[in-house]
Amino acid sequence: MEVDTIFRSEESASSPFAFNASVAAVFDDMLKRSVPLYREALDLQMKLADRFYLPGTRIYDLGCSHGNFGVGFLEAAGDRDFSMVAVDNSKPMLEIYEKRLSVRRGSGRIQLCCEDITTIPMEKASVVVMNLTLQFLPLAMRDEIIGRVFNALVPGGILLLTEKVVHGDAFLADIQQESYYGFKAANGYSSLEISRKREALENVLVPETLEDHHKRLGKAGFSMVEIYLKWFHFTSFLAVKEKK
Ligand SMILES: C[S@@+](CC[C@H](N)C(=O)[O-])C[C@H]1O[C@@H](n2cnc3c(N)ncnc32)[C@H](O)[C@@H]1O
Ligand SMILES: O=C(O)C(=O)C[C@]1(C(=O)O)C=C[C@@H](O)C=C1
Repeated sequence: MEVDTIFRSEESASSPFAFNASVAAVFDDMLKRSVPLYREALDLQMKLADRFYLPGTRIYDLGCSHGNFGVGFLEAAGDRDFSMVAVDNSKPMLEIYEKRLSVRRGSGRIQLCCEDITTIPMEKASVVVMNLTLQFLPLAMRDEIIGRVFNALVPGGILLLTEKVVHGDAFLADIQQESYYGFKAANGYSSLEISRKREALENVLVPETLEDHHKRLGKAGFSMVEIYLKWFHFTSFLAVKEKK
């Protein structure tokens, strides 16, 4: 696994964070060291996706990066039939994803799509995964996409949404941030690397509160919402489209 040294260089802070080739190359190390419970969240997403998937429908992985969810799901599925559409607008990420699929049996069950998730058509979905993706969309586009996800889901279908959230109370937001930066420091990032990344993510990753997410999910039509994992900022929601 290539080590993430991106924010060791001075020039890294001067441009906004992007999912370019340098980030794609170190992505696994970056996520392991920057996202608490990343593995645990993925494992639960795979189990829930398997539990709710309905034959004849699709799984959409929106903002799939280089395929940790899809590759894991494929390996766990064995010979079982399923259909997944994995979407990302980062070419370098999808190139790695394609390579990972090319050495695996039955990978035709996953279709890669280099598109913007705000414009792709979606239909007949029983599972939609958005793992740390919605937070990168402009705020003004978030209601619309969650509404489209709801409409694309069959009754009984689910959205698995993981986001970096921020507490609405300034004191508790500080505690969240302190704990998070402690996590990064314990994983070997220097305070300079941490502050450069914070700058690069400004206005790129815009976190919202738990209340904002609950409100949006409710407005879209999801009446059943559970938080199945949480580590300060990092929050995983299961939203179910009720059967009529
Ligand atoms: C933090 S990563 C997601 C991690 C991934 N879901 C996982 O579980 O490993 C965010 C991804 O969203 C993608 N992304 C951001 N905005 C997008 C958009 N508008 N359309 C498509 N992909 C987008 C980025 O290219 C990036 O790969
Ligand atoms: O907020 C931060 O500092 C992060 O590093 C978070 C985060 C994310 O939540 O997606 C940002 C970018 C990278 O994809 C990995 C982690």
